[in-house]
Amino acid sequence: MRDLEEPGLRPTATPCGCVKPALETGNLLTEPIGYLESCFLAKNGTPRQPSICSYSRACLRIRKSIFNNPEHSLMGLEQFSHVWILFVFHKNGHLSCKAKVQPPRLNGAKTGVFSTRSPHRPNAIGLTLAKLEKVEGGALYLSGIDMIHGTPVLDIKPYIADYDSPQNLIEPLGEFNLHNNQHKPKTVSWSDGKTDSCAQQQPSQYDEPQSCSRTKEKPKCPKDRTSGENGTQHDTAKIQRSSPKHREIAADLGLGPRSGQSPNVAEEQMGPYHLEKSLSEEGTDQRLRRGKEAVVPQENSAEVQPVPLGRPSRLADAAHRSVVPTWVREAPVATLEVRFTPHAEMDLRHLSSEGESEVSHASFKYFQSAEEARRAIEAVLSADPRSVYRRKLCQDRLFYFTVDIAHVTCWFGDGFAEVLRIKPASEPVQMTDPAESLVSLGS
Ligand SMILES: C[S@@+](CC[C@H](N)C(=O)[O-])C[C@H]1O[C@@H](n2cnc3c(N)ncnc32)[C@H](O)[C@@H]1O
Repeated sequence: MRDLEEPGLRPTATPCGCVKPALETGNLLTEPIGYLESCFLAKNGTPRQPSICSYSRACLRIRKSIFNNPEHSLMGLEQFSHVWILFVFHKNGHLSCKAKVQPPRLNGAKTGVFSTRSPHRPNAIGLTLAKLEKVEGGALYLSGIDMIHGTPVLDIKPYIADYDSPQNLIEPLGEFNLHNNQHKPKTVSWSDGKTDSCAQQQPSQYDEPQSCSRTKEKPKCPKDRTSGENGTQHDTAKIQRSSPKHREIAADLGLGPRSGQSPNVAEEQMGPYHLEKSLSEEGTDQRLRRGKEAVVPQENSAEVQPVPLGRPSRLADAAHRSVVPTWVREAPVATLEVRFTPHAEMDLRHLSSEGESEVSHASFKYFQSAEEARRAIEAVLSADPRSVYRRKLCQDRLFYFTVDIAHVTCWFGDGFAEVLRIKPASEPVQMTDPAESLVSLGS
């Protein structure tokens, strides 16, 4: 294999003396395709990962300077339930970053920046899997986001479970035509499409040059799946996926997970490398067996668990699981109980047009009801949005954040967060579409 040039070390001129195009050296000059209108005004209180609050909403309008007819660029996207959003952490405050960061989950210990989701990275690029609520003209409406208002968005890509989720990669032999090397997918890869609800928060603690947490996603299959050749197996497996209802049906058909089939911790920690190694050591192509599996998420589990339909294979099971270190899996702090003082309850009612008060304020822009606003506030706070520093050294300080039109004041006690006041927020910053909007990535 040829050595790749290291642009930082070598001149970027070609042998003929021309300067190499920026693209070839990886010095990409990006232009945001749009600026996010988000229910979160500032970093404080913004969820550390999209899975923390499914009510967090945003809108992204594709700029006309990118495409004359922005709606053309979104054609077909409405067929997907989730999208990847690539964006710039434009409010990092500085461009510097450290090779090792302190994710709050490590409680002050350090780890390499690339093993975290820290916003402070060499190229300040964020990646969020958001639920696509709807596409309207040249605009996308999203939920389950962790980005602040005004975030420059660089790209949108459809989320495709078959490509993007290791636990969904099922490659039964026979789906590959070995002679002409064609891949004929009749995949059994799915998962429940729901973005994690507020009740499924993951405490994570990201703030200034530190932090990270894990994504607990429940991917959804594209709506327009074509069925595979092996209809019966496909259908049977389909029944087995995702929801408790599905599992009930599967159980009725005698297809549910058998007792004792849940992998132990050691197995869950086993990565693809181990599998490949085991395969070659055993000289057995366990991938033959993958096609006989269905994928069944377990109750209260972030991971989708493969359940053998035919010949069970523990090795094959392990192959489909993504692996994360223990420090990511284990929450550093317990989920907090969230309380509202009677005063805060009254404030919330006043904020909503549903309020019983005669003096009704402007209604929410992103939330559909006061109840949704309440759930969003609960989700944000129960995940403990404070930095480790704040949690450890400034425990008794008031915490403020703004979500939609609500400016929330709260405090934290032992195992709980209490909302004290909810005031109308000052108007979210107006969206600007600066002519000079190029974001330079790379050096
Ligand atoms: C830990 S990052 C994770 C983002 C993304 N899911 C990822 O993994 O790349 C999420 C945090 O980044 C911060 N944040 C969100 N939008 C930002 C922006 N535009 N500029 C700087 N920080 C931002 C917020 O504090 C939020 O809690």
